[in-house]
Amino acid sequence: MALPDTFSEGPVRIAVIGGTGISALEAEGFTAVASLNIQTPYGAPSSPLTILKTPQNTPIAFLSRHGLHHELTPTEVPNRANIAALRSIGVRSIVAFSAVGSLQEYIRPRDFVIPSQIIDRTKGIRASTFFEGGLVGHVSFADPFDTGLAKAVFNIGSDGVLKGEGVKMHKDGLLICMEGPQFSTRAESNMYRSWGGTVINMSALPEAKLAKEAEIAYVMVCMSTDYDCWRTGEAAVTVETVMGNMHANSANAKHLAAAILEELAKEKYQDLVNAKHLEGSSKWACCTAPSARSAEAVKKMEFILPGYFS
Ligand SMILES: CSC[C@H]1O[C@H](OP(=O)(O)O)[C@H](O)[C@@H]1O
Ligand SMILES: Nc1ncnc2[nH]cnc12
Repeated sequence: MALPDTFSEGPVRIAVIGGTGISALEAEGFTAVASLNIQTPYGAPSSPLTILKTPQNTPIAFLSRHGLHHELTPTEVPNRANIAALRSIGVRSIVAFSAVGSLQEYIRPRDFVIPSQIIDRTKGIRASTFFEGGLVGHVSFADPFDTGLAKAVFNIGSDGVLKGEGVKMHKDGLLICMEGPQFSTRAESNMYRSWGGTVINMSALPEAKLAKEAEIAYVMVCMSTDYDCWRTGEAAVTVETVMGNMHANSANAKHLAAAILEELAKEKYQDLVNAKHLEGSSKWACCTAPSARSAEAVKKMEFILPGYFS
């Protein structure tokens, strides 16, 4: 039976974005209660927003980054529509999942990494800001991942949630986000290692930048699937390797998502989950004089941050 396309039991504060190998959130005790087809001033998101109730009865939103059947390349993901749609239903925190290559020996395939920093190696061909067309703004991106949320997620993941021989949770990763869709050359992979890179993907940006502009606390859970192509004498990464390890990772991903959502439902996390610390940051990032702001640009922004620029 089709799910209702409306949800009226109050705002949904937390969203999970699933990446490669995670096109649905089928954790035990989760019930899908609605499927929202939201249109935004930036177009339609990658997938309908599925609203689920957790076993604690907290509503959460789930979005499949590459579409329901992985039909969108990392370059084609409609990041602005995704973040705008989530913000429009009340989302203030995002836990994003990603399949990543490991750039360090100690991060083994199937390990999990919470990054704290990122280097942008995308090619400037993805729409990466909401501030445009007569409304200029510059938000801080010094800490691209939410520090409080990252700490909470790392602690939850280190508490025996991840199963499997030697599977580890790492923190403070340096994530390289490349354009793709082709994987890196060996020279590039070694260069990223020389920069101190720990993991690599193609999807964290501009997702994280747009979340920051939308005043949403954003954390990425990176699931290592391969050693990219830097190991001498070893075969380079293939989609088959990524998918094989993602398949093995998916049970851990679901357990971790469930544990994170259970913990974040607690009263002590409510300021964090509601991103109180980010409130107003985008309002004060705007440089354009009120009298000079483009009416069209302001109208688009009303969808995300109502009342901020008018
Ligand atoms: C299928 S390998 C490359 C692909 O996997 C990662 O996707 P996601 O971050 O959405 O899990 C990587 O970023 C690339 O998009
Ligand atoms: N080696 C790799 N490079 C870029 N993105 C990836 N996603 C998974 N493995 C990857």
